[in-house]
Amino acid sequence: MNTVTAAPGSPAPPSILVVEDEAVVAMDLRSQLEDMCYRVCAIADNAREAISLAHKERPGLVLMDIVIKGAMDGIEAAAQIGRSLHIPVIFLTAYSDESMVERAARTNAYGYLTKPFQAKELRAAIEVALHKALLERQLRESEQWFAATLRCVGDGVVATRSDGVVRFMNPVAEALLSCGDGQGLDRDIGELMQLRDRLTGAPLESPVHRALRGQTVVGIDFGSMLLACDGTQVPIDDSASPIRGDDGVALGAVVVFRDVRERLAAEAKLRQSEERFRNAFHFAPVGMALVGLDHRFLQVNGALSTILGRSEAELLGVNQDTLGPPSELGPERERLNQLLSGHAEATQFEKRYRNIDGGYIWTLASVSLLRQDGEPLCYLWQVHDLTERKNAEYRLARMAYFDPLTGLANRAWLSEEIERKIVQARRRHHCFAVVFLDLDHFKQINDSLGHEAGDEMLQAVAAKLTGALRETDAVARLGGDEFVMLLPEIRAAEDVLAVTDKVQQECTRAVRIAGHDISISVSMGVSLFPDDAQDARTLLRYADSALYHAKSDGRNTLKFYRPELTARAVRRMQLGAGLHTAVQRHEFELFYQPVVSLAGDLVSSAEALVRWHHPSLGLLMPSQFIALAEESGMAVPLGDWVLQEACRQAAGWDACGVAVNVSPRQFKRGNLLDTVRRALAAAALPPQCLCIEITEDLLLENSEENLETIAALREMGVTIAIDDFGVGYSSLSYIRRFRPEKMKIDCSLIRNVATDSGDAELVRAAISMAHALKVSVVAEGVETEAQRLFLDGEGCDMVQGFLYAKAQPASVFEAWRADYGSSRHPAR
Ligand SMILES: Nc1nc2c(ncn2[C@@H]2O[C@H](COP(=O)(O)OP(=O)(O)OP(=O)(O)O)[C@@H](O)[C@H]2O)c(=O)[nH]1
Repeated sequence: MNTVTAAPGSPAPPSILVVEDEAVVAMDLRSQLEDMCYRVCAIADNAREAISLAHKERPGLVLMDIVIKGAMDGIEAAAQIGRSLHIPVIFLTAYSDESMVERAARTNAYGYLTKPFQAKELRAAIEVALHKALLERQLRESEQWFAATLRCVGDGVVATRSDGVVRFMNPVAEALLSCGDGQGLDRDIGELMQLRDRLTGAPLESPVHRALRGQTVVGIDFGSMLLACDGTQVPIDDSASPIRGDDGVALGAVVVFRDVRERLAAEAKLRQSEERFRNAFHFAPVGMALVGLDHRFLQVNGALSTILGRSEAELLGVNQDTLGPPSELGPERERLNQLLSGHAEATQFEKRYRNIDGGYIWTLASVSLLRQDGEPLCYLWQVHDLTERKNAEYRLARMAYFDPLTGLANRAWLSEEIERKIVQARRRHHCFAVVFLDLDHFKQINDSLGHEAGDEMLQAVAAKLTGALRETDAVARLGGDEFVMLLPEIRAAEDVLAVTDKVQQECTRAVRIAGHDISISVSMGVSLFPDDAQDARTLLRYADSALYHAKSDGRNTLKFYRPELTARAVRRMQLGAGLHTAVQRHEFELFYQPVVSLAGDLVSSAEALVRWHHPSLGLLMPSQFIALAEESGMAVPLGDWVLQEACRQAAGWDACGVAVNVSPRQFKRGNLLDTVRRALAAAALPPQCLCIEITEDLLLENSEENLETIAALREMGVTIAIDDFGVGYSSLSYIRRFRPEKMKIDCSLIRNVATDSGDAELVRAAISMAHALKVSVVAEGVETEAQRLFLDGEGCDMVQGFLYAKAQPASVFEAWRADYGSSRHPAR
């Protein structure tokens, strides 16, 4: 039992008001109380004073004599003090008749001591009273907490007794039931809180009654409607639960309910908004999709299916990254990442999808991110079809930049394209050519066959030009019969001719127009970037001016802006034109340069070198026409002729072999083995007498076919020499790999061999390595005795050069050889 007496260090001892009209008794009581460590705060001898002192002193306890001075007795005074101040009162009286005890009990007295009493009886009564008062105070406080809480909660709370009669309602319940000021108290809950089914209006039994009957928690049926006292109807939701006493017997029930109007409205709003979204999504004229964070379609609408030309089933689950060009995904990802990182609310960009036919669907995509609880959920895509607009734009651009008659680009495009080409060429340090082309006497076609025939001719020429050009070239029609071609990556003026020759040939091929086979020649003027001019206007002007010269020079020709280039071109054209018939006309001749074996000082073989006796240009060296022969497809027939001629002439040389240079092109295009076989057979030359000289380039190609051909030649007995060692890669690894019979050291290495220790070292090393591989060495370009001595000293096998003889016609060579053989002296 808790003690309320003063303890060391505890707060002040309980104070007691003593009400006693006999002063001696009062004094005695005070001294007894103080002995017990209580504090007597005051003594009163009548009821009025007692009530007043109780209000003033707020004692912890009142010891009240019943019969005291004045009109009011102690019982009445105690009733007032207890009612208003909740101070416990113990009656001390000499009277104990029943009516008085009964009256005192009704005041909720905390004790009743009959005088005389023992000090310990007094003390026990005081302690019990103080403790009971403490418990009651705690209970009152807890009730206040409870009541305050119930007043504050947002739900309606009604408590009933076990018979369903209402004994408590909080303010929310009063408001919901429209029944304030305690009007609902003491009424049956079923009558006070009438419930109806929200849809049918049928009355529902009070959940309190159900909870009391079933002694269990009962939820209010979803959809209950509360009929308030003023007739208003409120949808409510919640539950009732029984309250049981310590003995398990139901004391009553509590029903907690809340107005769900707002919630129902919010739910309805959400439903409507979902419905609206569904309708907006499915029936929107714009393509819409919910796309997962992994870019797969989660939901698509009909419009999107139509735009993409794929059914909903074909799209669902598909990663939309797979539907567009991968090169465009980077920028798209960046934009989506901005949404994910929260840097943007929505983003818009153009996106291309590939359609079923492989073409493109252009769209404008607006994408936003949907989140759930702040976390990214999926993307909402809105897709507008831009294909029509893009096509229209493209058509407009075509109209702006294209010539409707021929479908070629027009002048506007050309000027911009030249500017673009200038930028590119500058960056890459390249040259390009502007070729102005004009049809010759085009007016005659118009005049004789009509304008429409002229148009057809222009279209035919446009097609021919397009066909003759490479993909990187460009062509435009400026108007009338004028065209311009742009030829990028031109290394030399001659490169232009490769294209213009083709164009000229194409244009002169007849086309059938208006029932006639018509051919037309063209004149062309060429300017070059950057040598002639460095801006589009000047380049065009110069090309035009060159064209003017071509026209005034009789048409069907080409002029460069710079006359010296034209001269070069003319010469090349002359050569080109003659090359095709030169073999038939016997204009080629083989010259032979002897190869002398140092060991025996014998002429072991001769290298065949081709010369061209050009009818107007005189004797031409290979460097002047071999490249042209390669370009014009003459390399193979010329090479074949050289082989046959060399074999034919060497057949009479008696043990002296002949070396023939064979170009990579002959390996690739010609049937080299057959040609060699036929040439040997026709000349009855032993294969051992023929040496085929190849360059490193051929080996660098590393082609199986080349290797097979080389192997077959060796099998036939033909000797293989690697030419020009010391030029290009000069990789000994090739020598090691292909093991030719001979290796020819280029004259550029031999030139300073007697004077430059570096070159001498190189040649020495090359010779010793070749010998280690059992490859014999021929030194080319030997001009001095010192070179010969050095080479001889290093064990070089053979030498070739002016020290012995230049390349000379077969008959001269034969005479020289006979002379050399007999004299055994080198020519000077
Ligand atoms: N059919 C047709 N003719 C055109 C068109 N535009 C221009 N022409 C004609 O093309 C001709 C161009 O003539 P020119 O280039 O000056 O003269 P040419 O007869 O070709 O003589 P040369 O160029 O000096 O060899 C003119 O008769 C124009 O009327 C067109 O779009 N269609």
